Amino acid sequence: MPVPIELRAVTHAYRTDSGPLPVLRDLNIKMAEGSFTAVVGPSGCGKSTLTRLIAGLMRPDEGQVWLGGEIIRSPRSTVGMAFQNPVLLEWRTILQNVMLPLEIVKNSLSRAQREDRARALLALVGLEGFEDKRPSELSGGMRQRASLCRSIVHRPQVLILDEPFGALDAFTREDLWQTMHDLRAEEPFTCLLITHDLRESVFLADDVVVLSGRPATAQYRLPVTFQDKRSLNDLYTPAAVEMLATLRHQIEIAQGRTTETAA
Ligand SMILES: Nc1ncnc2c1ncn2[C@@H]1O[C@H](COP(=O)(O)OP(=O)(O)OP(=O)(O)O)[C@@H](O)[C@H]1O
Repeated sequence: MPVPIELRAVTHAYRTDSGPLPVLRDLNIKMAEGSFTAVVGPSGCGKSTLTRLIAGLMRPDEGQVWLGGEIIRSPRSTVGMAFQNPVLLEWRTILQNVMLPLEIVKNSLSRAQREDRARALLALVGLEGFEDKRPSELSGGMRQRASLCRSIVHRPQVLILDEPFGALDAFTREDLWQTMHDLRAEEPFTCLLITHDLRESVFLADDVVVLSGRPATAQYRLPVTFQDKRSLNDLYTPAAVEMLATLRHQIEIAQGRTTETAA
């Protein structure tokens, strides 16, 4: 079985009016089937660029991005994405919004099966009873829950989450971490999360990759040592504190504040 996502020696620069801006340099990342990888790094180091390359929205200058054994050269329906601001269509109900990818992506499901799948996901994230509401009738957190359902309803090979919880208040955000974790236990998928929140990365991921300052390379990889079934209380354990301290230190190195290597 090929590794679902692999970045091999990816190097990329943007062409700007003042010359090339090198963003990624010899970046190697491998994500195993069903794994959850979080990517953290200093602001502007190239995290969103990385998601655009994986989504096939652009190609790297050098190196390759592999998806399921093939080089990605254009956008794929097998890559799902969710962003900070969920773009739900106001003229559709929440259920119809969640069903949208099943109308676009080729599949053999009947209308009833599509609806069943969307309803089941909405129930999993606590939105049972809101299926017929319009997006504007829901809170920001509820809209993001619906958006998460929409991003996985067609069972993409890989889900890319680019700061999906960044715009939410702290309590809603933590609630959604738990929802995301529980959702993945029910509907396993391979996931890449871009985040600025170290606690979020540790709670959700199996591995956290720290990118260096620009041009970014994979500076450090932290295997998360929590058990598979997690709760928010895990974030207050000594193991969590140690992992967070390690990541904090690595970010400081990436920001150029210290040149020490982590113990
Ligand atoms: N289309 C573009 N053309 C030119 N420069 C770009 C383009 N897109 C991004 N950049 C620049 O490339 C660098 C990396 O951008 P990117 O958005 O990938 O970083 P990021 O790590 O996601 O940032 P942040 O942490 O602030 O969200 C930044 O300096 C940005 O200004």
